[in-house]
Amino acid sequence: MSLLSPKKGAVHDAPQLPPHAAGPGGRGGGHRRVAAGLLEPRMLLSSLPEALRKLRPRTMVKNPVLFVVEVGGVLTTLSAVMHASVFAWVISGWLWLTVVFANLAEAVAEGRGRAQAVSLRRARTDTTARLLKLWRPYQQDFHHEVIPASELRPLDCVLVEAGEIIPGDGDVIGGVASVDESAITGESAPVIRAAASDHSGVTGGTRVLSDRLVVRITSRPGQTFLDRMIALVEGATRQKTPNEIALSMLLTSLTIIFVMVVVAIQPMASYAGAEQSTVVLVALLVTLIPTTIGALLSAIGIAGMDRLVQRNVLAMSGRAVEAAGDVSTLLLDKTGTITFGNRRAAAFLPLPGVDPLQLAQAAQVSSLADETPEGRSVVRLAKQEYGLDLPSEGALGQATFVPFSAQTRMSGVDMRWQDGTVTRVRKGAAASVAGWVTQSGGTVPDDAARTADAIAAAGGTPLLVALEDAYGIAVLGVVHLKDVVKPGIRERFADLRRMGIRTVMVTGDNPRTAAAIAAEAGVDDFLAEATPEDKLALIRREQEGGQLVAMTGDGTNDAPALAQADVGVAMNTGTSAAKEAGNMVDLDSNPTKLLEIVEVGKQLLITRGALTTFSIVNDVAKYFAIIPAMFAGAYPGLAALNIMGLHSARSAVVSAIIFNAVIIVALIPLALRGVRYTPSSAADLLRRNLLVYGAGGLVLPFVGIKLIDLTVVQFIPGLG
Ligand SMILES: Nc1ncnc2c1ncn2[C@@H]1O[C@H](COP(=O)(O)OP(=O)(O)OP(=O)(O)O)[C@@H](O)[C@H]1O
Ligand SMILES: [K+]
Ligand SMILES: [Mg+2]
Repeated sequence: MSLLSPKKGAVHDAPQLPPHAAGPGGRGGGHRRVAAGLLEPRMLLSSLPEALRKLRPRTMVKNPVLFVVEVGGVLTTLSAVMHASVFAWVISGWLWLTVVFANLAEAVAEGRGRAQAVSLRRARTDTTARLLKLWRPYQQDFHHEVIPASELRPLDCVLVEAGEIIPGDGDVIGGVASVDESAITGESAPVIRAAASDHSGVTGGTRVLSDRLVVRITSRPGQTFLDRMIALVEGATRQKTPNEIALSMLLTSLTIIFVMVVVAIQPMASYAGAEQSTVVLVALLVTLIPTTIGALLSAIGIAGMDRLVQRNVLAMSGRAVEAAGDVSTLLLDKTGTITFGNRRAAAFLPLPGVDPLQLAQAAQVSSLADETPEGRSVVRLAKQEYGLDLPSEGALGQATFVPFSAQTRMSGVDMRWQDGTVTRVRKGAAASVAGWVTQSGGTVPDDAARTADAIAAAGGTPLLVALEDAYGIAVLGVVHLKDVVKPGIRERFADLRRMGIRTVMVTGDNPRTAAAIAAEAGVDDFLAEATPEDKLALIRREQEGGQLVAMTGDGTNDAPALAQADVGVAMNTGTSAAKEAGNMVDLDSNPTKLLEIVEVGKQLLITRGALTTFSIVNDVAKYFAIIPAMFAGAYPGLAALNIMGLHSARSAVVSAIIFNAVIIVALIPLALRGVRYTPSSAADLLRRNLLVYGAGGLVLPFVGIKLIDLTVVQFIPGLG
């Protein structure tokens, strides 16, 4: 198969890959602004008022498991007031603490986001905007009116000069400038923003450092990126995810069942002559219901979102973070993600009989208006190799530039001369230029195909250069574009494979180059000569097969695919259309970040699973403490169940309730940090977690309750 055969958009199986060198290396963590997962006692203390505020029944009802504990707290307090016993007071005190600890977990998780919001608010200073009355490209006279930034509406055009703050989100439609985005990204290196590129998106609150920009505003007042980001980290817009809802429904059902069990116990107990006090029944209920996971569930979700913020990724919903944990297919761009992306022209290779200078010149003029890295590198190479300067005004006749597009895969120029004749030059993907030549009745020499194939087989990108004028149409030669596979990427794909995730490289490049790079990088599959529509179709196909798909993108033509993907990560440098379409934004605009996002999502799901297991298993030991305590009087045989040898019946109940409360606080750091996580298959993870959190959760309370019984309880009078 030749490169020149216009085969489009088919998924090719990656060639047989040699077994990769396994190893955990190569998973570089992202930079972090704050050390994640640290829980200082100070934070517990400062979150206490919020935890107490959350005791309002209206708030508590949203967490049925803990609401039941609160109702229990009220009942035991009433009982303590009426019957005045130390036992009742101690139990009611610890029940209230249980609820406060649970609220504390959530408050601490929310508090960490709030600190971030404070620093973001600083970026949202009230600024003014220079609203342009009427703006045309290339107009140098900027008539404007100064208005408060808060009055800007979508489609308004504003002028921003060096040193000024960009007054709203938008797309650059005029000028090129360096912008300081540190207020939002925490990254001090300035970035370049330019009109009509995939780096045209600017964010309100960032500062123009050099030159001037004309920005077309896209955001409504109060709904800017910064506003949304603040709401997000503050948790104001947080909604329960479908998984969380399912889990809380399960926890609620369990709670209802146990309430019924405990209500049913009393008649049976009194029949056996072992009638139980309200306090003991409430204590039994609280140990039976899954309080630990009920207390930590929302903190786990908030912390997952937070871990992404630490990595400079903003998830627009908790659902997106969860989806990231369930992703089974990753679509990765070749250029910029798998390779370095500053693909450069490395050589001009003229066909036999073509003057090398003529090829260089043709390549140069066809790239004059081409602002892509590829286009600029062609102009640079022409200067380097042949000393070609930019042509003077008029040397190109009346020139019309044809910009590069992912659809045509070509760029070039049409030059109309005084005598009415036209010279057209095109450079682009081999198949596209070949098509352009044959359409006009020309032929593509075998030499061109051979040269292009050789470049592609080595992982390079061949660009054919062709020229049409009054004398006919001909291919002049090939430009060799070089790009390099990022080191360490192979190991990361191996990690992903271990987790059961399939990686698919998507590229606009030809199948041969794609195959060479795919083999070198170790992806599972690739899609070559892909247009944005092909990408969208691939996502749909994967989803129909039951896969959850994640991708990154920045261009406007990526927007439909970003919207379709289950996890669509838009680059912050990208166009606002892309940012609107995706459900996450990477402030660092690093396409490789997708790999970390998937890891964070996985860790969130694993943490929730591990702590749910722990919580449910954990309650078993408490039955062993409480059931014998309740019935040993009536059925002496039950004393055999008192395997912990607890001090007394009352001490057993109190110890179980204290342990039940304390374990919540003890697990807050784990809920916030996430459980330790190494890339491995789902089955391996399950085995490991069952061992650690299942077996551990079973044994720990026996030890803990015994210790509490031995120490604290003995010193409380009235429990002996
Ligand atoms: N500036 C350009 N001028 C002419 N042709 C180009 C230019 N840039 C790329 N091409 C050709 O068009 C093809 C498609 O480019 P496109 O940018 O759509 O995808 P890509 O950059 O190769 O891959 P990816 O999707 O990973 O970014 C390239 O493989 C190359 O042959
Ligand atoms: K419990
Ligand atoms: Mg590209």
